Amino acid sequence: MIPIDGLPVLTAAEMHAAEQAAMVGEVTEATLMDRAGSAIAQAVARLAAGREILVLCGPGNNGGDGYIAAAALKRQGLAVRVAASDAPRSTGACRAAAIWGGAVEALDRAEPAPVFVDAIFGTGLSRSPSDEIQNALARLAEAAWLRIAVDLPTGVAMDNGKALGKVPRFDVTLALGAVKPSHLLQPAASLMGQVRLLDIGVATRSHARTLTRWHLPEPDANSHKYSRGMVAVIAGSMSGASELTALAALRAGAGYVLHLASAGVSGSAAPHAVVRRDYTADALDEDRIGAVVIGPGLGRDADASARLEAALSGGRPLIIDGDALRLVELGTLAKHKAPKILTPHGGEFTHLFGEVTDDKLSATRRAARQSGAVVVHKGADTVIAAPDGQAILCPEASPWLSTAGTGDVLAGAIGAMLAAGLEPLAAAEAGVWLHAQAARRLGKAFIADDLADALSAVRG
Ligand SMILES: NC(=O)C1=CN([C@@H]2O[C@H](COP(=O)(O)OP(=O)(O)OC[C@H]3O[C@@H](n4cnc5c(N)ncnc54)[C@H](OP(=O)(O)O)[C@@H]3O)[C@@H](O)[C@H]2O)[C@@H](O)CC1
Ligand SMILES: [K+]
Repeated sequence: MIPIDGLPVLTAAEMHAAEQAAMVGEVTEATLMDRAGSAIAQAVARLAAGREILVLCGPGNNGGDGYIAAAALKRQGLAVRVAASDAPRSTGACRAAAIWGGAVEALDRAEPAPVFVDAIFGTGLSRSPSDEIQNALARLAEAAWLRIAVDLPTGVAMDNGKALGKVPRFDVTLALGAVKPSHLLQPAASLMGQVRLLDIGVATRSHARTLTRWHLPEPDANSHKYSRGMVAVIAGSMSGASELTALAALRAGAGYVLHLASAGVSGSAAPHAVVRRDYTADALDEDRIGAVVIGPGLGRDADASARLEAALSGGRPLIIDGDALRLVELGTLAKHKAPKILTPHGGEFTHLFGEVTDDKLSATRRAARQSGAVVVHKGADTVIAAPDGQAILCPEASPWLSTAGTGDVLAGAIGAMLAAGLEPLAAAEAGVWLHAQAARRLGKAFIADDLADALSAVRG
């Protein structure tokens, strides 16, 4: 059972190609199913800790994996029963059911067991499971002590994070051969419990992967405040939000943070380490600025538009967040040649790029290509994509992040990473990673100021 940080994420088409490529020489579909079945049995035996196991099998190869696993668990002397939603239909499932060879209960009459293994449908799900299957799953899951899904929970589509019908909550999902988009995308991801990969010898390659800890830039003996990274935060009518961004940039490790607000707006609030200056037309002429953040608390008036225009024509690496995402036009963005990162939440994304009609991974990749920017499409399933198609899917950090100001903190953390010299995609990933770690460290009911402060501790 392998933790999934930093692993490739394969879509249905990519997974199919990877499986085909793996089936060479003596390796057949049956070999892969045997490997999957024995890896599942090993994981289930460990998790069940001697409790009785009920394996639910469907008609296809997901069911086939279930029969092979049940046979292996029985050989180990564990108490295991099998119930089926349907007779085996695929060649693989028929062979696997013969290997099991024991009793098979009807799904709707199956007695619950403390450990419940769902191998009804996996990547071959083509429509919503019948009410009988949904009800049986709900009844057996409710009565179980531990719920384990094989590859994907029954009812979850593979690529778009959608649940087709009622899907119970699982404790563990064992991804076979590769992580798939729905293991990370919502609402499916929230039904999976812990996702772990089982290696079945399929070589996986993809331009998408899961979030991982990035090498955060560290100062050395020759470092000074400018080499650590200078971040300029352009403020607007609500300077509280941009102050949070500035604080976060400092706490994430920037050497120098400049807060630029209209005369009279920028006060002398703490922290005093933030350098506060009045915004002027030549404010961004300072060569040492490594990243400009614009958007948090910017407002949407004429001043805000003028500042955005100046930031876009200034040619410095740019992070566009909040109000600036409502003001910016796609055509203008493509003209800004320096690196840029957009950090829209769902509403801002729709405003700029239109409704997501397929799935969040494809939509974010399209948006990155269209805008020529790295796009951090925020949410409980943040997706980061670069114009060249590389993408990073992020597990949910904490539901407590849904509070005012946490986006301003993220923009500051990414600003610090960009100013320190990371490439835009790496800067976005590092910022999202830091932000998620800080949220996890804080637990519940934290406020955005705590989150910004916690970035320092996470760096430690
Ligand atoms: N390929 C490989 O190399 C390896 C694959 N592996 C395993 O195979 C799994 C994929 O197997 P799979 O393609 O057979 O699909 P699966 O999820 O079992 O379902 C297909 C069956 O269900 C049926 N069906 C679908 N939806 C339905 C519904 N709502 N209600 C009712 N029926 C429905 C569908 O029938 P149809 O849609 O044609 O009517 C068909 O009979 C994958 O998740 C992994 O576990 C591993 O062994 C490692 C090697
Ligand atoms: K399943």
